[in-house]
Amino acid sequence: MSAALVLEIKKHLQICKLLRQNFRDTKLCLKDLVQSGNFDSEFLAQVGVLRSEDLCITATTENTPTLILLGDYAASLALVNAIVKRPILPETLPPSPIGWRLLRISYGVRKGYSLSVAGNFEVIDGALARAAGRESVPVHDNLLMNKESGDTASNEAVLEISVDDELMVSGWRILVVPNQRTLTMEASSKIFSEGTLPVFVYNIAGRTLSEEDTTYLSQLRTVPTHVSILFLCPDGEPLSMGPDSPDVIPSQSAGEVHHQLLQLGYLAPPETPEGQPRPTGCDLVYGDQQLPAIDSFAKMTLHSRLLEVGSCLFSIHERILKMLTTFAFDVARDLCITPKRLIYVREKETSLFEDLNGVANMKQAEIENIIQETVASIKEGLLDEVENFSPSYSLSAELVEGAVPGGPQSPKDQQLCAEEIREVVLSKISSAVVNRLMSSLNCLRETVTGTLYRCLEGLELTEDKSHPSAANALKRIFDAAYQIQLNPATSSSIRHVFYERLRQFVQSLHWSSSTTVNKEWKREIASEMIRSLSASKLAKNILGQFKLKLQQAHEHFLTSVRQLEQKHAERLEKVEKVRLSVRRQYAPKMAKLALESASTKDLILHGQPKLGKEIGRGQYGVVFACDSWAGFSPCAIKSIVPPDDSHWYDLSLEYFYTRCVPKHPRIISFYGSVIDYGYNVHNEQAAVLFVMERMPRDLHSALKCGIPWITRLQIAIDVIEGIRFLHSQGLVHRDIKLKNVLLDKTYRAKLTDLGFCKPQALLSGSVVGTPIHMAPEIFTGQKYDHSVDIYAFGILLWFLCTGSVKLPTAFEPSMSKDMLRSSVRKGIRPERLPYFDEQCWNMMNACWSSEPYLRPLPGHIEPKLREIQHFYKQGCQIARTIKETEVVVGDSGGSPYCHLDFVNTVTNG
Ligand SMILES: Nc1ncnc2c1ncn2[C@@H]1O[C@H](COP(=O)(O)OP(=O)(O)OP(=O)(O)O)[C@@H](O)[C@H]1O
Repeated sequence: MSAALVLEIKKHLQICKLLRQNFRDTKLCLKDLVQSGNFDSEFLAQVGVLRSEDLCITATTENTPTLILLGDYAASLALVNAIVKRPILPETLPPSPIGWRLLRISYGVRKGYSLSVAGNFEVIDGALARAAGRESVPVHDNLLMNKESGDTASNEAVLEISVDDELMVSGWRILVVPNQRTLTMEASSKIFSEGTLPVFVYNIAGRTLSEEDTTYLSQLRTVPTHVSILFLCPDGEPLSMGPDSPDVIPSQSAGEVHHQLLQLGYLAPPETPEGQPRPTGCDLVYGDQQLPAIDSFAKMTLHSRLLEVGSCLFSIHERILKMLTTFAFDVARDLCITPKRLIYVREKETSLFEDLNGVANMKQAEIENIIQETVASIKEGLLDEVENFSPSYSLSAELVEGAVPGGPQSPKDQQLCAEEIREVVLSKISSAVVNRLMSSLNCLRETVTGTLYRCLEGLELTEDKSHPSAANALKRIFDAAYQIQLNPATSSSIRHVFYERLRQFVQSLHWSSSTTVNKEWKREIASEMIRSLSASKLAKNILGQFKLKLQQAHEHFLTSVRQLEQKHAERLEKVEKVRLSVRRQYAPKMAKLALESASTKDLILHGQPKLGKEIGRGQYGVVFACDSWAGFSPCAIKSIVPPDDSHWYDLSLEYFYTRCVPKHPRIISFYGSVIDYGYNVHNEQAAVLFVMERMPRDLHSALKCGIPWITRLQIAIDVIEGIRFLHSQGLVHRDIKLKNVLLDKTYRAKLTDLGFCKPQALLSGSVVGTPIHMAPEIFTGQKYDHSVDIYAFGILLWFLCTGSVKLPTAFEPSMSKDMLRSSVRKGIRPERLPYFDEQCWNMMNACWSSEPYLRPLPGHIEPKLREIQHFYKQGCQIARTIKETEVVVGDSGGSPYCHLDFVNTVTNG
């Protein structure tokens, strides 16, 4: 085994340790999340580690990397000798009719042999004692099974060989697995999967695969572990001998092994048909270069397994963090929207209540009309109906004493009949009137209550489903007050009004014994009834009742809203606590684990970046040049040493979002990160190296050297474009300043240092940023939002307009941070300089407004700046033309200073 592979294995074991620890911490964090009881089962189901992920991670991190030598037993023994660079095993073997033993070679402080049965070391053969003194293991005593002896324990025992060679690293071992005649595939696959991270090498004796090989290999493909194998065929011959030996004519068996492996599905055809999976990871090596081939194959296999684990871990962290962020966003939205919804519900109901009261107060005449019109329109039809109406009981003169059939009915019968006619008239008129009233109020109901219902539904959605919903109760009251009371089917109030009127009428009638109840009589009674209905009295009565109901419903509504507010207040208090736990505990912890897993992944893929010369220094880290890393060149590396857990958490969370920000031309590209655990071994301090795109200069240093005005305007546009993009991603930069704007060769700007970048939902009100660019609300510890970036942009625009890095007069360099904060809070801002563009001045004033909501949105600023830039570009064009004309003509015909001033202003500022 080469020293390079030893190093590689040591590195593998170190990385495995990190990944193992990371996975344990991840599971602990998830356990905490579950035990907190704050998250529902749906959320927990989505953040949990999948079984496939668990298997993928543990199979690599918990198992020992093992070189498994399969195929020709003698060739495997020879390979072991070559690897440990000592003849510890015999290389020539007699033909074995019984079978060979499984060998396990690992590192030991002393060289030795032992036979073990089912994992227990147990010397079961006296020959071992003799063997220990020898250089190589005797064949007959130890390698050969002795089935005839019938001693199964002895036959199934594994020969353990420990080698005290520095090339055999501890934590790495070699297994020599005999063929199927000795060991069944089931037993073999158990060996491959139990505690091993296998690197398979298959020795092929001769020029082609034997029948035994083919059977073994086709069975091996069914083993569930994903098998990538290095095939060694020292005597085989490739089909093409290569350009070095053009004269050699290939033999008949040339390329045969390749063909056989292709057939078995181990090697990929040169062109795999579309859609078919390509067998990966297998390789075939001819000739005697077995050891270098094993070295690079082992390296590649271990590498890809580690990468798989790193990616798997990162995807777990990413998934959980995204879920936590979404959760925080939802909660933040809930906290913001619910009180507004409740206010809206109150306001809307009040306005509906007032509108309906207005209807009751002012629309008496209209309702009177409605009643009159309705009654007039149905009158004839109703009278016809009443004419043919048959009372429910039999109207017979015989029932009355002294009555004549077909003659007059008794007064009692007449009264009963009149009462039934009253019912008919009542139901027809009331339903017609109610229908008309309904349609006149419906319009109001639709416009006002539609939104109100939706809002109530929203409030109901956020309610605890296990309790009776207050929103539902509200809806019911609402229905009762404004809808159902006017419904003809249940319109008891209106029916009651009519009923009363008609009852009085029926009572006022005098019954005569000479009256006959016939069509004319019924019609007469009904039309008298209709005539007796006074529209104005009815309208007044209806409206009076309506107002009473309305008032009751309104009061009921207000009581319910108060209850709903109380419930929501309690719920939101709880929700806010959970949000705090997400922001302070779960999200930072998970972000740190994500930073570790992503950095480990980057380390496996691209190695440790090489720090070049220092190119800058900030409050939190040092920036170094780096020639190239991960195929990117040139790079800049920001090295940060977080002093404690809290800094680690902040850094990790913020860089997680940086990593997730999609590429954008106005944002510095982030290439990856690596954690340097060896940064300060004594203090156990690690440095986090963030690798990013390198730019020639920052805006601060460029302004010192002078930048033309048009270019400065372009920089302002670029910066606001970058801010606009970050805000569109739900992120707030929080540290917009000259040094965080980097310029490329053509002075196009990109935002860097997203170190403070956070999703708005996770903002805590922490005081971060650079004092002069910090909005007043940041100092006061209030909750702030994306508009702090606009404030900072306003200050940056001031510098861009001055064209220098000189501080505003109001903020002298000698000023303490506290003085500066107090001045900013008092509303003191940078001064206007005489040459400032009017529109730019207005814009910066709007940006640094003390009231966050008054600051313009980036989407408004960007087009405005483009307009200003267009204006100056045009001016510049004209000025240039004038200047050229002057040069040609020699006389401007006016004041030359005017032109010169303009040209200087527009071109240099
Ligand atoms: N990607 C980069 N390419 C070129 N130079 C860079 C890059 N990133 C940073 N620098 C330089 O390194 C300096 C320090 O950067 P850094 O981000 O550490 O600090 P800062 O932004 O100046 O201050 P702080 O981080 O304390 O707010 C910058 O001013 C800039 O000149």
